[in-house]
Amino acid sequence: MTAPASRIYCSVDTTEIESARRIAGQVAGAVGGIKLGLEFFIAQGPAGVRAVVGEDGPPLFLDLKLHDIPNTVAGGVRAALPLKPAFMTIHSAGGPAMMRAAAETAATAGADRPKILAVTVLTSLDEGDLDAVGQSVPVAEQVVRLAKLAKASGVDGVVCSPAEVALVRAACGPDFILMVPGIRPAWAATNDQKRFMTPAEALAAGADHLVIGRPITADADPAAAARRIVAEIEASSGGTA
Ligand SMILES: O=C(O)c1cc(=O)[nH]c(=O)n1[C@@H]1O[C@H](COP(=O)(O)O)[C@@H](O)[C@H]1O
Repeated sequence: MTAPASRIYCSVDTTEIESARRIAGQVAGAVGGIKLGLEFFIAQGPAGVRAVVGEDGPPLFLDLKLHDIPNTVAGGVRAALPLKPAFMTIHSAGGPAMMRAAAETAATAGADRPKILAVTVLTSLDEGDLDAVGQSVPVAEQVVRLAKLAKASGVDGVVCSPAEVALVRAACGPDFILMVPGIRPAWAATNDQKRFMTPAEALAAGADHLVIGRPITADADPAAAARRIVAEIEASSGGTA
């Protein structure tokens, strides 16, 4: 698998096991891992996750965006450990104690532990949305603030939009994992994403991983769409991404 392909997590946002298995099979080898989130997990639970990624399946990003009191989030992380996800999400807005509880609980899994990523500001939000919820600060400022708090709280990285990657990288250093959704090839519809860039732009800005869903999964041929995205990344970076 090429370097760019291994950086991509394909978000498989469906409620159906067969649909998820089909997409996971189609993109196997063309992406580095699979993201399963709220829609799938609420419908199918841990058994559904096992049915899609199994014991020897692709790396799993279990995206539940846990946001509760520390004890409850610790319990949520603990309950997910048997699935051996490579990554899990929590919401940085849950505060430092919650983030630390998630990181410390993940650490109990030892070598198989999931890396905990804190969601900063959802890529579906812009300045006006933040203002509407009483956070009247520039988006980038809020993202960097939350990323620094997440790092200080012991989590492994953050989820942020491509627009903030360079700022977060500068603030949090080279080893802090940046998992970046809001990825749209020039030919893809933007849907509900408000802060987005192309895959190549996101990687050039310093993203470690790209989260890509509908540009791949809504295509008639998801594998071909994934390969097209990888080809575009390689073409723009001379294949070194
Ligand atoms: O945590 C996430 O993965 C996430 C955070 C965020 O700010 N924005 C965001 O889109 N995501 C997820 O990334 C995926 C993006 O899907 P597409 O818009 O179809 O590429 C979805 O599964 C979202 O849940």
